[in-house]
Amino acid sequence: MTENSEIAVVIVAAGRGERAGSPEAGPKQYRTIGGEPVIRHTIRRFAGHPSIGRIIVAIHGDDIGLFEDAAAEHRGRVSAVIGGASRQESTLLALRKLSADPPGLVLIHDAVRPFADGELIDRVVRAASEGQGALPALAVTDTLKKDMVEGLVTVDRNGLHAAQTPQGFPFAQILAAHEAAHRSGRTDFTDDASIAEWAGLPVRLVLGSPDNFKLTYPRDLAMADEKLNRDRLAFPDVRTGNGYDVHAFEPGDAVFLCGVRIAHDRRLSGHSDADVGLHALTDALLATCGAGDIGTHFPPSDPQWRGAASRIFVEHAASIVRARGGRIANADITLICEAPRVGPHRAAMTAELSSMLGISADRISIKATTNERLGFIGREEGIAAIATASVVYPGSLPE
Ligand SMILES: Nc1ccn([C@@H]2O[C@H](COP(=O)(O)OP(=O)(O)OP(=O)(O)O)[C@@H](O)[C@H]2O)c(=O)n1
Ligand SMILES: C[C@](O)(CO)[C@H](O)COP(=O)(O)O
Repeated sequence: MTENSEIAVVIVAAGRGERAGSPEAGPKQYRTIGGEPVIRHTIRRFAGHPSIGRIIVAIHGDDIGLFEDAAAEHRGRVSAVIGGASRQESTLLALRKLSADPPGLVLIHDAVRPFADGELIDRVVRAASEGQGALPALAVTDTLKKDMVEGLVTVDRNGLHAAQTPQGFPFAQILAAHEAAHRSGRTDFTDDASIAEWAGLPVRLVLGSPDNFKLTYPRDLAMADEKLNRDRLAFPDVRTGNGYDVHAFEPGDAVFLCGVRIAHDRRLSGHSDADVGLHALTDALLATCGAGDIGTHFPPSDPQWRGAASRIFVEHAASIVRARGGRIANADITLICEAPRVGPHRAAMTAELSSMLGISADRISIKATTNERLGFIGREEGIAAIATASVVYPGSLPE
């Protein structure tokens, strides 16, 4: 591995997808499969992989809005660069952008291959880490015929492979190879391994995956859609998390509950705004993907969270869930207090949560109960909250 151990990813997405037909439906990388844009599935495969750092996507200048919408859940992690007239040029422009802060390795991937799995990515990373190019490929299984003027000629398929992506390379070497190809006016390379070969860089084959097919023709898009819907409908991976939190009262004039400021004769004590409902919900969301708890991400010892609006914590937990491909199905919070009364603020709280989580109001429930004057809550020494969140993750439930 080179000095910088970051593994960055370039996703090329600036093509027009002419072979996919139906131009009125827009470029194929933004069409919907399994209910979401192709490129969102592709980005998730890398954003959810523990070894991957920055992700840069080469997009077409006409697609900025489509891209921002498709990549919204990874804002901050994924950036875009305007691509060029060919796949080769789009890749070079993205590599140049990365070169301002060069990673050690780069994986270069087609936006229209949404099924690259973690093991495939690992194989490519392992081979590229040894200082060479890594090309995932599958041995050709059909008999090959070349249509010549003089008739058909059978081509020996022995040793022939169909190339896939992601292709992995030491960053400095593939950038230099691309720049050299550009300088010599070569614009005909259809993948990066062929540029590496042309530049004399060694490239090693690693096993590709039959699932990692490229969406080229309308039939490929239909097959990808069917595959995702089949997996989703068979055994959806629905997970539930719970969270509990308590904050004590101290002198003050208002409390924050579920994102709403409520005038009161005291306030809740805490490092942040002490919004007990949002803290319980943050833990519930993190619990659905084993991502620790609120203290893991926002240590109370860190001064930057003093007085912070707890909305930040919920939005962060929701972004972790989404980065792992999760879709929040519902959130349910119970506030346990003798006062203030929650009922008059329920609609405002629901609206706040709907905006924080990006889900509709009918997927949010906010309930309140007193503690029948029993215990610390009954003595009005503090407020407790219990939250439950359900999240549907991609794929099906493991057997
Ligand atoms: N100027 C280009 C052309 C292609 N690509 C990307 O390269 C990948 C593989 O190319 P391909 O399947 O050939 O896509 P298109 O060029 O869009 O398709 P077509 O050749 O059918 O027009 C795609 O993710 C595509 O968006 C790119 O970034 N910039
Ligand atoms: C890079 C690639 O996916 C390897 O199979 C492929 O060459 C790109 O698609 P294109 O149809 O050749 O542009």
